[in-house]
Amino acid sequence: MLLRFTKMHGLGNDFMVVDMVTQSVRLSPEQIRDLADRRFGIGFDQLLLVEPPGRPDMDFRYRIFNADGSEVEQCGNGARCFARFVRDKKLTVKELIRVETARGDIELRVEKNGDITVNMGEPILDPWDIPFKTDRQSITYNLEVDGRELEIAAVSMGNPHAVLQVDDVDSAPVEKLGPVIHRHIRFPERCNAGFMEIVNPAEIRLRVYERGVGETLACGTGACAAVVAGRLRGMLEETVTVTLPGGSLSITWKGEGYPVMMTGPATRVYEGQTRV
Ligand SMILES: N[C@@H](CCC[C@H](N)C(=O)O)C(=O)O
Repeated sequence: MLLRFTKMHGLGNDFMVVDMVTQSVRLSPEQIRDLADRRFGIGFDQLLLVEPPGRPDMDFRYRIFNADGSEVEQCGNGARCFARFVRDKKLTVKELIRVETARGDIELRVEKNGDITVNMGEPILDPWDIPFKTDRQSITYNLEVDGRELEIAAVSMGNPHAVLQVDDVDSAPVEKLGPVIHRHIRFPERCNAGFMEIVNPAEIRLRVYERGVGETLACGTGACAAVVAGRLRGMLEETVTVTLPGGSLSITWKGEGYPVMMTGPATRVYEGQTRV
């Protein structure tokens, strides 16, 4: 069949977005890998499926697949593109859109300037739920990597993240340590590995080695997890500008018991169709 899709990105973290409200198709992990291939396919970091809601109090259901074909729980940059997509396609006229994901509900608001604000929900810090193997919850943990002890924070934004503080994000060993941390035995479902440089209490720089993809130009949930990790250590203010290789996000977290709010752009690149 011919499958209609929209190519989009959030700060260079790119997506194939498919309307499954008016189309119906089942894609195998192998088909997703083929579509994600940047030379032989369309090329993307994640595939986003826009589905009808399963519950009457929700507007849509949102499913996310990494480029390696694995289904995942959450994607922050994708959530902003999702909001832009359902409005552009006139699947809704609402300004506040309620969406079910594999790990909880999120709320998306389209701002007057076109940016999207996402209520990402509360961060998950209980190691059992992240999941992260340890005997007790802590703000940071020592993780043995290649015979060295690294100090990391473990945070879930629906999906698991390890956050490592570095002096200089440009020279951080993302290619070397990212693949090792992301498959570390203490993260049984693997994780996204973030390398955070604190510029000042209101600004951080971040690079993320994403589970199921590799290093991306931006990771929305990674930005949220990094701000939570920095706030728990008392190093960051309530609202922080997070600069990633692809651009900047504004992240606000009041503290435990509050949701993380993310604001940033969502860009449509082109409309396409492909035979699957
Ligand atoms: N790019 C995303 C995160 C996508 C999922 C991630 N790779 C995972 O496996 O958890 C974002 O913007 O949050």
